[in-house]
Amino acid sequence: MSVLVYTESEQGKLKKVAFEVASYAKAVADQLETTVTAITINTDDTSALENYGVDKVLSVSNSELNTFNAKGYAEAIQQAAEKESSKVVVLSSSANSKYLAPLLAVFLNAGYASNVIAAPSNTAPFTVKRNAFTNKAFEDMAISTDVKIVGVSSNAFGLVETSGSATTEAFSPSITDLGIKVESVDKASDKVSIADADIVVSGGRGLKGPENWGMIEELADVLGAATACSKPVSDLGWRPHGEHVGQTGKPVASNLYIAIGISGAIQHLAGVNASKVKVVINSDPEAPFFKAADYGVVGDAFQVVPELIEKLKAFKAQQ
Ligand SMILES: Cc1cc2nc3c(=O)[nH]c(=O)nc-3n(C[C@H](O)[C@H](O)[C@H](O)COP(=O)(O)OP(=O)(O)OC[C@H]3O[C@@H](n4cnc5c(N)ncnc54)[C@H](O)[C@@H]3O)c2cc1C
Repeated sequence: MSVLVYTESEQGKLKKVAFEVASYAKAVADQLETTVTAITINTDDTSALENYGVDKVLSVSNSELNTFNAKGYAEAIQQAAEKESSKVVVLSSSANSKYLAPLLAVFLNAGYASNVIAAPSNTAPFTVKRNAFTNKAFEDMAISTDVKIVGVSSNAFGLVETSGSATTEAFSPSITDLGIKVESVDKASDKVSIADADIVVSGGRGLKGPENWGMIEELADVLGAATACSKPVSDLGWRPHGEHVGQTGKPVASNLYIAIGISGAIQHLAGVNASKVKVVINSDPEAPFFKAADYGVVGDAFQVVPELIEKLKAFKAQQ
């Protein structure tokens, strides 16, 4: 009856979000007075999970699952849920989950809530708060199926450390290949990925051209941030499509989102609104983004950003 949590990894290492979903699963398990079992796929690096409430790790090692494959991953998680008799399965609301979670819901005959931002307010009926309408509203959603799947938004619940110990068990689910494959095409470099980033520095058409992205990269470097851009910027080929954020691009739910030379069109805001703190740098005081911003700087990016980099470097040097 333990709560099952799927802890995502990349290139053999657990992602930060893995510890966040484990923390969430622990909160659910406490409410249901049960334990937490994590399933990991192709990573040996699982020891830290016990610090986030995991009691047992089911460790899958299978070369067919080296690249993300929605059906194969769903089968592995389904079999783990059945083995543990889990009534609640927790995963992150990541880009891969868009493919994985609906399949898993079919396999487990389960109800699925995505973009969940808080621990259940009630367990009977099982009720969670989630972002709705591309982050413009919150709703409480009750899941009435026997098995429930909860997709947790990144940076919404946070990391909750506990002291504990976990046992690890090798787990070998049988994976059938029906030819449905969704492969992750992210990661071309060692840069911080948008999905995992605490801080995202994003540039828009106000930066005039690709030759001016040096200062965006430098600011991101100083802050340990990921870089992102508006849709026209990637459409124009100034930046790779993988950096396009918004309604039709990647969703961003970082702790800090810095928008530079971006007007704040509704389609852009739809994808970045879930970020906790939004800072806007724009030369036009009437730019719509200022209405959604927590902090705003009205000014020329070519003046403001280099000054900001200088101040941050000086601040870091004092630490
Ligand atoms: C169906 C659909 C889906 C879409 N999906 C997305 C999406 O997912 N993501 C997305 O981003 N867009 C999306 N768009 C496009 C969106 O509507 C906007 O056109 C786009 O976000 C505008 O990009 P921008 O803010 O970079 O450019 P602009 O609208 O051209 O704004 C540039 C901003 O830079 C400022 N600026 C200019 N010079 C400076 C300077 N020197 N210093 C500081 N600021 C300066 C200007 O004041 C202006 O506010 C979508 C549109 C449609 C119709």
